[in-house]
Amino acid sequence: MAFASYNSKSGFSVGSRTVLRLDRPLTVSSMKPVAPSPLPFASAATRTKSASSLQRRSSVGSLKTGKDDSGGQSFPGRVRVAVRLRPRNAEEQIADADFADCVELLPELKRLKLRKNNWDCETYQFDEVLTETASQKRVYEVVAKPVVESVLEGYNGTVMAYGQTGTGKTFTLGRIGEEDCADRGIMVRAMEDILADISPEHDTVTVSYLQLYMESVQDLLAPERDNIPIVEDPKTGDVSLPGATLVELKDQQNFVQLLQTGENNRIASNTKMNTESSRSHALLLVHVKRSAKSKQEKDLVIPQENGNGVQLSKGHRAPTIRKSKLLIVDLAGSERVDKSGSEGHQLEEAKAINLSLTALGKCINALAESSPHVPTRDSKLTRLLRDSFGGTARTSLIITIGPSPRHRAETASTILFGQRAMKVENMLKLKEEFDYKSLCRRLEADLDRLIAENERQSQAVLESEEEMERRLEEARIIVVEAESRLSAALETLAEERRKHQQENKETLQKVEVERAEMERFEQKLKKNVQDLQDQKEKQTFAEKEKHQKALVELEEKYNQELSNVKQILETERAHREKLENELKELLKKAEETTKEESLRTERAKEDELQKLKQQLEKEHLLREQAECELKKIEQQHKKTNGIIQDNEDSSILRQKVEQELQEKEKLEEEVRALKQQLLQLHIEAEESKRTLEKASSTRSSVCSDSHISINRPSNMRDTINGQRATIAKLFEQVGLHKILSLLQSEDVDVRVHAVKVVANLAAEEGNQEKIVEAGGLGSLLMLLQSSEDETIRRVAAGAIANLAMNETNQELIMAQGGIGLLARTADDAEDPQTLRMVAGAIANLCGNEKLQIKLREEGGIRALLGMVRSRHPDVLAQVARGIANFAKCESRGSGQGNRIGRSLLIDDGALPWIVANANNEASPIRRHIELALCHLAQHEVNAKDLVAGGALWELIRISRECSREDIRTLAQRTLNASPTFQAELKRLHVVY
Ligand SMILES: Nc1ncnc2c1ncn2[C@@H]1O[C@H](COP(=O)(O)OP(=O)(O)OP(=O)(O)O)[C@@H](O)[C@H]1O
Repeated sequence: MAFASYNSKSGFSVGSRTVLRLDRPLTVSSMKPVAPSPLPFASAATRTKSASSLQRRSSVGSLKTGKDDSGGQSFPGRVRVAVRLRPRNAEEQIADADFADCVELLPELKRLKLRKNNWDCETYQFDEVLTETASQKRVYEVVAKPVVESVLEGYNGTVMAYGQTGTGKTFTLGRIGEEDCADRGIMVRAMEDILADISPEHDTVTVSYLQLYMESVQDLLAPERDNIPIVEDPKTGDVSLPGATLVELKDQQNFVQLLQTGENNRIASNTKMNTESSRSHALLLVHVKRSAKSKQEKDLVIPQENGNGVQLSKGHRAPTIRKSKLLIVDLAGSERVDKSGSEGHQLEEAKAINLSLTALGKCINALAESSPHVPTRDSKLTRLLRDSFGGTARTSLIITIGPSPRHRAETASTILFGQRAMKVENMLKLKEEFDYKSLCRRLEADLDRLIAENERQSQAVLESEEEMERRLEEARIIVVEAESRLSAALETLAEERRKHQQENKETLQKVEVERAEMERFEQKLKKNVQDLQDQKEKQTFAEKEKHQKALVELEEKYNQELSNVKQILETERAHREKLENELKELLKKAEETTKEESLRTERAKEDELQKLKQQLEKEHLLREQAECELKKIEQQHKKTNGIIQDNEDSSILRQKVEQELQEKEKLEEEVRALKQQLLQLHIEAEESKRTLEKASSTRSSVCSDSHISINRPSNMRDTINGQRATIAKLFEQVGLHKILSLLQSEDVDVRVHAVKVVANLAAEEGNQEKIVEAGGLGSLLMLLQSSEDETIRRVAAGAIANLAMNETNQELIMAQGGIGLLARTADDAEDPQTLRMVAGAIANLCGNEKLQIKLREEGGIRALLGMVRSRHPDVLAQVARGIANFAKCESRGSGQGNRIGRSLLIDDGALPWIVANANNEASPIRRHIELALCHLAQHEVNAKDLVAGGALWELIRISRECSREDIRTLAQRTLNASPTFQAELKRLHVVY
C-alpha cells in the first residue's frame, strides 16, 4: 500500500489542537436513546468472573464494577475476537497448488481447525469465524457494528485488526470502496452509521488520523506533526493525543477525503510478502460528543460553602453530554524477517513493528492471565491501546490469517494471539458529564431576561401606584358627594314616611267605615238571598210540575207523531211494494200495450177535451145567449119604458131583469168563492208541507238532478199529490187561463198563490205544454223580470226550471230572452233556494246542444259560475250539473264534428272551480264534476289547459277511485288516449 505525502491542497489547516470545520452540511438524524445495550458476547458467567478479576487490577486505573467515582454505571465486557481467512492470492494458487490450506473453518460452529500435519489438527473456538467468501458488509456487522452502537450510546470502543503481513488487515479496515461500494471497509461503514445517527444541531463528530511509525506518533492529516506525545489521565487512565489534528465532520464525503489524505500519508512498502505492506500502525480516532435531551437532564445542585448544595428549579437542570471515542487500529503486519527478507531500513521497520506487537502480546498475555502487572509502558502501541485492552472501552479484535501452509507457524501465532485476547476483560463505562458551559449560557440568558422583566415590573408598579393615588382621590370626591346626596335623600325619605303614615291612618279610618257598611250590606244580602231562595223553591216546584206536565204532553205527542210516522212509513212501504209489483206487471205488459194504451189515452184525452170544449162552448153559448137576451130586454125596456110604464108586462120584464141581475151577481159570487177556495187550498198546502217537512227533518229534501221539485218523503208526496189532485180539479173547474190571469193580479198574495199553483202544475209533465200554450211561460218570465217579491221570483224560477226540461220549451225560453232574465236573477238573488231554482233552470238549458253558443253569449255560463259564491251545496250541485251538461254537449258536438276549438267552459274560466271541486265531499257535486272533467279531457284541444290547471291528478284519481264504473272507465280511456297526458306522465315519471 503506497502512501503519498500530505497534500496541501486538501485545504485543512494544520496546527496544534486545530479543529477543522467543514462547509458541507451534516446528514441529519435523531440521537438514539442512551441506555446502554447489553453486550452480545458477554455471558453472565463471564461477567461475574471478569468483575472479580478486574477488581484486582488496580493498575488499570479507576475501573471497577458497579458505580464509578463519577456515579456513572460500569458494565463488564470481554474482548471480542473474530478470525477472517483471506482467499488464496495468485502466488499461493501456484505455489501451494498441490497443498491443502493450513486451516479449515467451521463457521457455523464458530471453530477453526489448524492442521498440524496431514493427520492431525488443532481446533480453536472464536466469537466469529469468517471464511474467505465473507463479504465486507458481513464482516462490519459482526465485528464493528456493536462497537459503533456502543460508541453512539456513550461508551468508548476499539476495533483492531491483527495478523501476519499481507493477510488483509488494511483490506478489512481501510478499504474506501471507490470502485466497488461493496468493498467499503470498517472505517467507512462505521462513519456512515455514526453520521446517520447523530443530530447535527446538538452533536459533534471529530476525527484524528495518526500512525505509529518507528515508535513515533505522526499525524496522518498533518504529517509535519510528528512525535506527538501520548498523555494519560492519571485519574481515569484515559489516553489522549492533544497534539493531533481534530477535524469536525459534517458529512461522509468529507470523511472519505480525510481517509484518502491519511492513506496517502501512511507509510507503506513493497515487501516480499506484500506489495503494499503497511509499515506503520494506523489509528483512526473518532470523537463523538452528544447532548442529552432535556427530559434526561439532571437537577443541578450548586455547591455551598457549608458543604450543602442548593438545587435549582427544574427549568435550570444541568444538561448532560456524552463524550465517547471510537478507535480503529490497523496494525502493521508481523513478519518473519528471515522469510520477508527485509534488510536495511525495512529490517529496522520490521523490528520496530515486531517489537511493538510483541509488547502488545505481552500485555494481552498478562491481562489474559490476570497478571497483577501489565507492561503497558514497554511500547507506545501498548500505551495507546491501554484503554482498549483491560480498559473501559468495548473492544473487538479481528485477526486475519492466510491459507498458505507455508505460513502455518505465523498463522498459528496469530491464532494464539486471538485466543489470548479473548480472555481479556474490559469494564465499559458510560462517558457522561454535565454540560456546565451550555447551562451557564442558559442561566445567563435567563438572568438577563429576569433582570429586564424585573425592570419592567418595577416601572409598572410605579405607574400603578400613581394611578392608585389618582383613583383614590377621585373615589374620595365621589364619597363626599354621595354622602351629601344620601343625607338629602334621607331627609326626603323621612318626610315621605311621615306623609305615608298620615295617609295610612286616614285610609285605615275609611276602611273601618267601609267595613261596617259592608257588614250591614252583607246582612241585608243574606236576608235577600234567603228570601230569594224561599221564593225560588216555591217557583221551582210549580215550574217542575208544569215542565213535567209539558214533558208528558210532549212525550205523548212524540209517541203519537212516531206512530203516525211509522204508520206513514208502513203505508209507504206497502204502497211502494204495491207500486213496484204494479210497475213490474206494467212493464211486462208495457211492450204489448204501449201502443194501444197510448192510443186509448189519447182518445180518452181527446174525448175529454172534446167534452170540455163542448161544455165550454155550451156555457159560452148559454152566456152569449143570456147576454143577448139581456141586451134585448134592455133595449126593449128602454123602448117600452116610457110607453108602457103601467103595463102588466113591464112588471114581468122587470122581474126578469132582476132575476138576470141576481143570476149575474150569483155568478160573480161564485167566482169570488172559487178565488177564496183557491187561496184556502194554498194556505192549507203550505201548512201541511211545513208540518211534514218538520216531521221528516232527517230526510231533508235533496234537489233532483233535472226536475226542480223537492224530493219529498212519501207522506209529503201523498199530500202534494193530493194537493195536485185538488189543483187539477180546480184547474178543470176554473180553467188554466183564469189561473194564469191571476198571475197578474194586483194582490201580491193572490200572485204568490197563483204562481205556486202554476209551479205545481208545471211539475207535471202533462201540464207543461198546456201552460206554455196558454202563455204561462211568458207570464212566469214576466214575474221573474218585474216582481220584487223573493217568493214569487223563487217559485217562478222553479216553474221555469221545470218547463226547461222539455227541449221545445228550452228553445222558447231562450227565444223569449229567458237566459238573460235568469242570469240577472242569479246576479241579484241571495236566497240559496232562489239560486238553486235559477241554477237548475240554467243547468237544464245547458243540456241543449243547439243552444250552447247563445247560452254562453247571453252570459249563461258566467251566471252559473257566479252562483258558486253562495257555497250552498244545493246550489253548487245545480252549478255542477249545468257544467257537466254543458261539457257533455260540447263533447258530443266535437265528436260529431259540429264544433272545434277549446271548450267554452275553459274560455269562461270554469276550470279552476272544476279542479277545486272535483273531489268535493258532497257526492252530487263530485259526480257531476268528475263527469265534466272526463268530457273536457276527451278532447286533445283542452289537454294542455287541463295539465296546466292541475286537472291531470284529478283525472288519475277519478280513474282509480271514482265510485261509478262508467266514469272510471272514461277517465282511464281518456288518460291512455291523450298524447299530452301521456307525455306529462312520462315527464313526471308517473307510471300509469
Ligand atoms: N479477504 C480478502 N479478499 C480478497 N483479497 C484480499 C483479502 N484480504 C486481503 N486481500 C488482498 O491481499 C493483499 C494484502 O492485503 P493487505 O494489504 O490488506 O494486507 P495487510 O495485512 O494489511 O498487510 P500489511 O500488514 O503488510 O500491511 C491485498 O492485495 C488485498 O487486496
